[in-house]
Amino acid sequence: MNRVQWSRLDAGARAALLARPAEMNAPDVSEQVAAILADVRERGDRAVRDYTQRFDGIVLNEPRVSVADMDEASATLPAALRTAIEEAAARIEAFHRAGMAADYALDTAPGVRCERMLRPIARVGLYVPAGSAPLPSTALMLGIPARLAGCEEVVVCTPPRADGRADPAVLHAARVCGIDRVYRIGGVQAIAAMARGTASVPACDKLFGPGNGWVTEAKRQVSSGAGAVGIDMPAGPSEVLVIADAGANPGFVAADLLSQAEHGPDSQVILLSDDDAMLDAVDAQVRAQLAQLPRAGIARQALACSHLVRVASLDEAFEISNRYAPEHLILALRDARAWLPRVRRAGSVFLGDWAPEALGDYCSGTNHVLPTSGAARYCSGVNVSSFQVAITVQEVSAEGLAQVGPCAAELASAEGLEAHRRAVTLRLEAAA
Ligand SMILES: NC(=O)c1ccc[n+]([C@@H]2O[C@H](COP(=O)([O-])OP(=O)(O)OC[C@H]3O[C@@H](n4cnc5c(N)ncnc54)[C@H](O)[C@@H]3O)[C@@H](O)[C@H]2O)c1
Ligand SMILES: N[C@H](CO)Cc1c[nH]c[nH+]1
Ligand SMILES: [Zn+2]
Repeated sequence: MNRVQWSRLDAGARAALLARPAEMNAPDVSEQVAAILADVRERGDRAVRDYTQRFDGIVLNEPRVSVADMDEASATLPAALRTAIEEAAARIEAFHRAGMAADYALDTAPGVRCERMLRPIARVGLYVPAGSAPLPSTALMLGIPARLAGCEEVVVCTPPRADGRADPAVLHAARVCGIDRVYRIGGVQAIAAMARGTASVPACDKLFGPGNGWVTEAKRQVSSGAGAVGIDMPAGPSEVLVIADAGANPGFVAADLLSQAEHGPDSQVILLSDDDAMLDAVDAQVRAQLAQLPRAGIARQALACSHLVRVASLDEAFEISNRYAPEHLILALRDARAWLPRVRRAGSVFLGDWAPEALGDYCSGTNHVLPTSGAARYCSGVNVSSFQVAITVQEVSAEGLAQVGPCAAELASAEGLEAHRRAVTLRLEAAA
């Protein structure tokens, strides 16, 4: 990892340090993604098959996973894994249920009733990554809030394994969420199919889920222009920023950094500390622990664009973190809760030495589909509201119109919109 002292960096070097690896490759990816999206729009399932063969090395005959295959996946999954999926599902459901928004109504003036009613998005497409590792936990993180929201139709796409099948744990997790429409399609071609529809895959109203740089760019592109669909957020390559003080446990901190570095070569991990000895100790621990990881090669690539940063103070660390807006923020601090009010931008926060980010990834109950690339500045992680639309309603009596109509008429005149004004004044006259 690169070791730097923040106070010695000029503005350009600071910006470069906080840039995401994926941002640097964006121009190439964007053209390639646009070409695949256009091809799937044009040739539908045939293009999906071609790209599956090219990028996943699989000849895809029937993309949809059969009920028999789903049954078999559940039946053959090791019991301990089945139990862990179900245990995680229960906690994720409890947390998300508690945070559900409700309908509400308010009289804003006598005779003027305003309401908000929530409705599920009818058909949603969930992307469950499986390029370098299948992520059944992601199926839970998306499928559970979709079910709580009441979405009528839920479609899942996930890349096929080397044997052409979908990962059985992903299938079981989908089933736990009540989902039976799963396709063995990954990457840009999956996003294209769910956004526009093909003969096999229904077109969805909104797409959800994390993915690598190609998937994230594909979601960005299908969310604008003609025929656009909704997307949850940019949820690209994983990131973690750790703020550690002199009392932190360097072994724990190193393990947390590596846990995100092992996701992919374009993951990014950053440690900020006001203590040189802590930075030295974490650096040594990263090297030692790296050697024990099966995915050391991937983690090493991620570490090449990751940083150990000496800050002058913890205040400075929070300034940097709020500027970076990390997907995950770990506060390895004494009395971490006391520092929480300083956090203004982050996807999910982990307080103290006993809350590894991996718990949030799997089973503390919070969602792990979170904004990356600084998107935590303006959006939140997936929750039940992500799967709903809020419709407002107003009911007005003649008395209510008399109360608020003059206000509307005045504003309409100021805007020079005479038809608006008359729509109000005609009624005021009729009611008088
Ligand atoms: N932000 C979040 O909330 C969050 C959560 C979980 C995972 N993640 C991230 O999701 C990502 C998962 O990535 P992954 O690669 O393991 O799986 P993935 O499913 O996102 O991508 C695999 C697909 O990429 C496509 N692909 C591979 N090489 C390509 C190429 N050269 N051109 C075009 N398409 C290509 C293939 O079709 C393949 O099926 C990781 O970066 C991880 O950090 C993020
Ligand atoms: N850390 C990922 C979110 O960035 C989520 C995940 C799934 N499995 C393991 N981790
Ligand atoms: Zn993770």
